[in-house]
Parts: sequence; structure tokens; C-alpha cells
Amino acid sequence: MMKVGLIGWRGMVGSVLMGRMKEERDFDHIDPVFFTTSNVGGKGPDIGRDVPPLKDANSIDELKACDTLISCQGGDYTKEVYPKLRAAGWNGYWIDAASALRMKDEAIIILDPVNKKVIQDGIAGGVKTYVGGNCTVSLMLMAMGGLFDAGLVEWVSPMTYQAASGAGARNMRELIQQMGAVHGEVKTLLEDPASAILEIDRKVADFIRSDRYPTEAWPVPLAGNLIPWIDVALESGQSKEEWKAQVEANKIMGRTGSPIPIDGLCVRVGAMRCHSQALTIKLTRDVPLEDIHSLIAAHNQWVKVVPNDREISMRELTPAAVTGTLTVPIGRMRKLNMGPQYLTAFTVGDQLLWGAAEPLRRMLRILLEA
Ligand SMILES: NC(=O)C1=CN([C@@H]2O[C@H](COP(=O)(O)OP(=O)(O)OC[C@H]3O[C@@H](n4cnc5c(N)ncnc54)[C@H](OP(=O)(O)O)[C@@H]3O)[C@@H](O)[C@H]2O)C=CC1
Ligand SMILES: N[C@@H](CC(=O)OP(=O)(O)O)C(=O)O
Repeated sequence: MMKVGLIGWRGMVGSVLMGRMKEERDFDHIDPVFFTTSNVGGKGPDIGRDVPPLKDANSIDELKACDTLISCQGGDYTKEVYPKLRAAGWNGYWIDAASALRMKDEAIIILDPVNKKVIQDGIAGGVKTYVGGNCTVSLMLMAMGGLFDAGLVEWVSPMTYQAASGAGARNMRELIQQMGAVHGEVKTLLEDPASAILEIDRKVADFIRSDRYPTEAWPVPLAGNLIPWIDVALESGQSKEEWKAQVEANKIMGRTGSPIPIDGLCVRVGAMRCHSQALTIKLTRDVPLEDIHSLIAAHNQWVKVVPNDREISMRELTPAAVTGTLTVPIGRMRKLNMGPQYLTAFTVGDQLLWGAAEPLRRMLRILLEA
């Protein structure tokens, strides 16, 4: 059996990964070894059978004993440990959720419903490093893969509405604290039907701007607000999150020649774990909407075309509807006034599933089947 080391399994992404691996009975097919950076010798997770005590995630010798390593521990860990492992002659498969190695030549970005051929060619060609893509990028490709495959995309501008989970567990918790604090501030006024809404609004605005509003994890308020910047600034004027869209999407699709331009603005909103994106797409030619629907729906089993209908969109095309599921709905599709080659669409996906954990466990399955 393949000896698979899991690092970062108790973090947020790692816990989602563990949950999916149990659901899909992945552990039946591997000999798992659990690592830790904080509790060496401690008890491993419950996977329905005995597992050895936790091993040291910083021990190159312990790591080297695995055929495959899956890390959800984060980019700093990857940068620290991965080069040492390779330098020590380890030639196993490294599967990673962090962005650190994504754009390295030796790594393939994994999203098998979109690029299984790229992955299989990589395995056949001896590639040993496989990295999950940025959540927004992966979710866009899951939704729009049919149009890319048909050569119908001249360019895309994704405008994102990204959930708190992308910033980590602490930030998710603080978002809820912020929501509660806002409510607490005007609770008495809210309970009085005769109170003036403008007074409630003023009190909320004053509170959001005050020092009493909880902002330890977030640099500025998120509940009752939005943040039009994600990740660090680049010289291009893009945020790093925006930069990833084009470079990662083209790499995932195995486009080595001229890249398809993909660029837009990334915005943090007060959703919990589903990223949404409003897409403006320039098609390479005028194609009827029904054909677009069919191409998109046929691409993979998780994408779901939502009719451009008010009630259905409000019910099905939202973070609240999608959270915790692998379904990637795409709707609000119509041609824009700019002309018949201009298409708009809105898509939603769980950023901890397809955006982080799911491609990793599927990569493991591909290796087990290879
Ligand atoms: N959050 C996201 O949306 C995405 C994250 N990623 C990547 O995955 C990496 C991990 O992200 P994420 O899962 O959010 O990180 P977490 O902070 O939830 O977990 C990372 C590690 O922190 C340690 N840790 C310390 N305290 C706790 C605690 N109370 N509960 C759980 N773990 C704790 C654990 O290591 P130990 O057990 O060794 O102590 C854990 O493996 C990111 O750095 C990023 O590179 C990729 C895609 C999306
Ligand atoms: N940056 C993403 C989450 C993330 O971890 O992305 P990446 O895997 O590209 O670092 C967000 O904030 O929503």
C-alpha cells in the first residue's frame, strides 16, 4: 500500500480534506502517517482504525519514509521543508494546498476535471510535485471549463466576491463576532418598532468606524462593509489574488503559447466559505445561449447551469445554497448590450472544497490508479 503522509490535517483546509477522504473511503487504499508541527507523539485522528502516534513534520527522515506527502500546512512550511526533502534525495509525490510552488516549472497545478490530461502526462513524464490552484481560479474553471475547452473564450474579466474562509479560521470567527457586535449595538432600537431607521443606520455606521468594532484578524471591518483588496500589492497595480487568475488558469489548462487574458478585481465580502464571481466574457464568436448552456453543463458532473430566472437565481445561485457542497452553479447568463460576443455570468463555489481540499484527494486517487 502507498505510504501517505498527511501534514496540516487538523487545520481548516486539512479538516475539510480529512472529511472528504473519510466520505470517499480514501483511507481504505493507503497506509496513512499523520504529521504535526506542535504535538509530536500525540494521538492521530479518528479514521476508523488505529494509526501510529503523530510524527514530526519537521523531520526530513520521517517525511522521507513516505511515498507521497500531502500538505495543507501552509506556504511557510512548504518553503521550509520541501527544498530540504528534495535536496535529501526524496523523489516521492508532493501534493500541496499552498501557493508557494504553483508557478514553479517542476510543479503541475491540479484540477483534474479540467486538466486530467496535463496531470496524466505529468505522471508519465516523471513530474512529482502537484499543487492545488487558487480557490477563485479553480472555481472559475470548474464553472467555465466547457467554454474554454470549446475555444470560445477570447478573454474573461472575473469580479470576485470572496468569502472570509479564504483568509483563515480566525477571520471566519471574527466575521461572526463582527456581525453580532453590530447587532448588539442597536438591539434595543431594533426591538422598538417605532424607532427611526436613520437613527439605527447612524449608530451602526458610527460603530463600524469606532475602535470598539472587533478588528484583530481583519485589518478593517468586514461585516456591514466589504474590502476591495485581497493579498499583497504588485507593481502592475493588481493585487496578488488578481494576478493569479491569468497565470494559474493558463497553467492549469496547459496553455504554453499565448495566454488567454483573465483579469479583474478581487473583493472580500461577508460570506462564510463560498466565493462568488461575476464574469464578463468576450467570446471568440457569436454562439447562441442554448449552445453555451449545453457546453458548460457537459463539461463536468459538478457544474450546474442555473436558468436566468429571478426566483431560481435567488434560491440556487448563492453562497447560502452552495456552502458545504461540491456543486458549482453558474447562472445569470445573457448577452450584454456591448454585442453578441459579450456574455455575462455569475458563479458560486465552496472555496474549501473545490477551492482547496477536493483537488488534493482526487490527485491522490489518480496516483493510486496510475
Ligand atoms: N484557507 C483557505 O482558503 C486556503 C488555504 N490554502 C492553503 O492551506 C494552508 C492552510 O490553511 P488553513 O487550513 O486555513 O490553516 P490553519 O491555520 O487552519 O491550519 C494550519 C495549521 O495550523 C496549526 N494549528 C495551530 N492551532 C490550530 C488550531 N487551533 N486548530 C487547527 N490547527 C491549528 C495546525 O498544525 P499542527 O497540527 O502541526 O499544529 C494546522 O495544520 C494555507 O496556508 C494555504 O497555504 C489553500 C487554499 C485555500
Ligand atoms: N487567497 C485566497 C485563499 C488562498 O489561500 O489562496 P491561495 O491558495 O492562492 O493562497 C482568499 O483569500 O480567498
